[in-house]
Formats: sequence, C-alpha cells, structure tokens
Amino acid sequence: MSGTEQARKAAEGLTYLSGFGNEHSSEAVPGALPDGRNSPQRAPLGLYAEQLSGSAFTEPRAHNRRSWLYRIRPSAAHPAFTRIDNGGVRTAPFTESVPDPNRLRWNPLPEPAPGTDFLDGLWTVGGNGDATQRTGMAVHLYHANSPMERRVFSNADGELLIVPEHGGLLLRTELGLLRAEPGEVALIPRGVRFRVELLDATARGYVCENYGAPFRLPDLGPIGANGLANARDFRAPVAAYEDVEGDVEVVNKYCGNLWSAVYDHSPLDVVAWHGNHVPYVYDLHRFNVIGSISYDHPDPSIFTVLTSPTDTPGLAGVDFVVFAPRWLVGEDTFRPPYFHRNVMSEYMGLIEGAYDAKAEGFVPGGGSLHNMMSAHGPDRETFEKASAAELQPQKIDDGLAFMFETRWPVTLAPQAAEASCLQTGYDDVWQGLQRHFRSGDA
Ligand SMILES: O=C(O)Cc1cc(O)ccc1O
Ligand SMILES: [Fe+2]
Repeated sequence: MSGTEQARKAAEGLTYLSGFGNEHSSEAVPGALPDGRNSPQRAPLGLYAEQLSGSAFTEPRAHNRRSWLYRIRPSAAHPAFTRIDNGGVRTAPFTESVPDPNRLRWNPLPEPAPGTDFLDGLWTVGGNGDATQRTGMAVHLYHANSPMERRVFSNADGELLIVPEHGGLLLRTELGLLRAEPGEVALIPRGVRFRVELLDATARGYVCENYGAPFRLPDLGPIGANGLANARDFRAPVAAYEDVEGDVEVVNKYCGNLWSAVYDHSPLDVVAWHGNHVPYVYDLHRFNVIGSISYDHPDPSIFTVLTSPTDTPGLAGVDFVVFAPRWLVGEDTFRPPYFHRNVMSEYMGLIEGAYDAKAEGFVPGGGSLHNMMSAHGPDRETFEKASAAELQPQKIDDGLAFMFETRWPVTLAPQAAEASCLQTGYDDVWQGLQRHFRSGDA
C-alpha cells in the first residue's frame, strides 16, 4: 500500500470527541486511565503519567490548560537535541526587513521538489511579536508531496492553526488522529508532537503560528448564546498510540530554531489521556454566518472563528476570520468590503473559489497582506459592478476566504519579500477608479 492509501485507510471513519475547551478523556485500551487521581503510585498497565501544561499552573481556571498523558515511555527519555537547518521556517522577532506599507499579493508557491514533507515544505511569509516573549504571530505556507516518515514535529513557540487549501491531511498527534480536508482547519497546541501524512498526492495550505494566548472562541455579546463557530462543532481526537521501536526523528521548533533528536521509539505512544490542552479540527462550513439584514456592510469581526486576546481588551494578537457562503440582502448598501484603512494588519488567503472584494488576481493558495493603515478594499472592477448592481437578495457561495488579523504590523521574511510569486503591479487593481464628484449635485 502506498503512503497515501495507508493514510486514507487510517483516516476512514475516525471518531471524535465533541466540544471546544472541554475537559475530555479518552483511552485506547480499557483501564489505561487512572480512576480518581492523575498520578497514582503506579499508573495502570505499566504506563508513565506525564502532565503537559499549555498555561502556567496558576492561570485562572477559565484559561488554565493542561493534559495528563499516560504513555509507554515518558517524554523525558530522549537523547540531546542538536540544531538542524531551519529550512524555510522563520520566527519572530522578524528583524531582517522592515514593515512594508505597500499592499502585497502573492501567487501560490511553486511545486516542491519530490520527497518534500510538511516540515520540509513549511515556508514563512512573515509575522510580528517575539516568540520568546510569547507575543504575536507568524504566517506560514506549506506545500508537501510526501508524508513525514519516521519523523515527528512539535512547536514549543506556539500553537499551529493549519488551514488546508489543497489535499487532505492526516495528523497523527500524541492525543490521537485528526483528518483535515480543505475547508476544515486543524489546531495543534503548543508542544504537542505530531506527524503529517497526506490523503492526496500533494497538500498545500496556510499555517497561523500563534505565539500568544491560545485561540479561544470570541464572546458573543448581544448575538446571544449561540452562533458564529458553535462549540460543539469542534472535534478532538480519541486516544490512539503507536507502539513503535526503532529510530524516529523528533524535530522541535524552539525559540525560532529547529532542533532534532533521534529517539529509539515513537513518541506518539500515549495510550490514554485526559485534559483540555488538546488538538482539534473544525469544519468552516459549519460556521454560523451572521450579517446585516437591514443596511450597511458589517465589519468582518462578525466573522471571527477564533481569537487570541492580548492584555488589552478587544485588541487581538490574532483573530482567525472566515468569509463563508452567505446571503447579502442589505438595502441601499455597497455590499462588497468597503474601502478602508485599518490599524490592524490583515493577511488573507483563499481556500476555494473567489473573494467578493477582488474580481481577479487573488487565487486559491495565494495570499495578500494589507499591513497596518494601508489603504485597500474592492478592486476597480468590483467597485464598478457593485455600485451599479440592482440590489436583489444575493447568495455569495462561490468561495471560502479567510483572514489572520493582528494588532501588530506584519514584517516579511526576506524570502517572501523577494519571492518570484510576489505579484508585481498589485497597486494597479485600484487604478482607473474614476472621479464621479459633481459639486452641488447631491
Ligand atoms: O480587506 C478585506 O478584504 C477584509 C475585510 C472584509 C470586509 O468585509 C471588511 C473589512 C475588511 O478588512
Ligand atoms: Fe481589509
């Protein structure tokens, strides 16, 4: 069986635990979870008990995150890590270039060389903050045509929100298996080890690395008790373990560098676990889109799936926002995204189809960056069409776009600033917007 077939077989009919932020528990072998305590004198079935903390022990209960893992060998049993080449991965602080006020847009990355796995193909666009201070975020792209083989990855610098655009992924994590297809997103918490296998010949997509507070669901305020991303649609894995002896490379992204150690066993050997520091998948098609049913174009914060708050209320280190299929019914309203300048910085990607602010040039797998205060909005063609359109109820269902919106400007990694896929002439999409002003003709 090929790697892809094996991965497809493993991904068939996976079962999940439902809910966001829940205290879940799961055992792959009955009796593997200790009853009534975390750390018995001898853990069941000869397993080792280990706590993985995603928050300080002392953080408020509502934000406290940890999972207890019951595993064949403790994580501590490993040889020394040594530095390896960082490949295309870069980490905040981004100091090699300066923040750029220009509107920037990229085509998708070129095909990777044969044998490129998820980690080899991880390529940083840019970011902000400082991973060692646990602030800010980075935008990465991935492009793979090979599964990770006898190799696992973990990121001490933050959580990874993976947004597949092409090709399904099977994520084998310490806590179990997740399947993530285009249109779904997967989250790997800080420090959780995982391996990426491919369900199709190639896989391409986006990653938001969040150095800050773990993503949570936004408050709903006057929206009420339901809506946007509903908690029960988030799916966590059930326990599944590998009992594999022999060399397995563990790559650890640590304060911006990749470090490697060859273990003599697979560290995906967790037989049972309980806790709330867990990976999950979410299907963006389940997002309950809320919008105006009277007039005007609401700000896109109404489309927030997940938010990573900072110390200042309302100012997100990063928001993950989705532009999902929806009806537009606003009367006397310019319906596409308006012209604007924003103190927040906006990186956008496209998962499928088209985006309603851009008639052409913004393509699936590509991306755009509208940095702090850069003027942007509908391109000329979109503006002209939408200003003249007869306003009937209209279903927008030909695309799925998303945004990583952050309170700090995004500084590019030099490879993104110099990439051949960086479009030239993006400014031109706003050229030719005619003046229509007629004084005294209100
Ligand atoms: O720039 C963009 O396309 C994202 C965006 C969408 C929208 O509907 C309103 C504001 C905004 O920044
Ligand atoms: Fe915008």
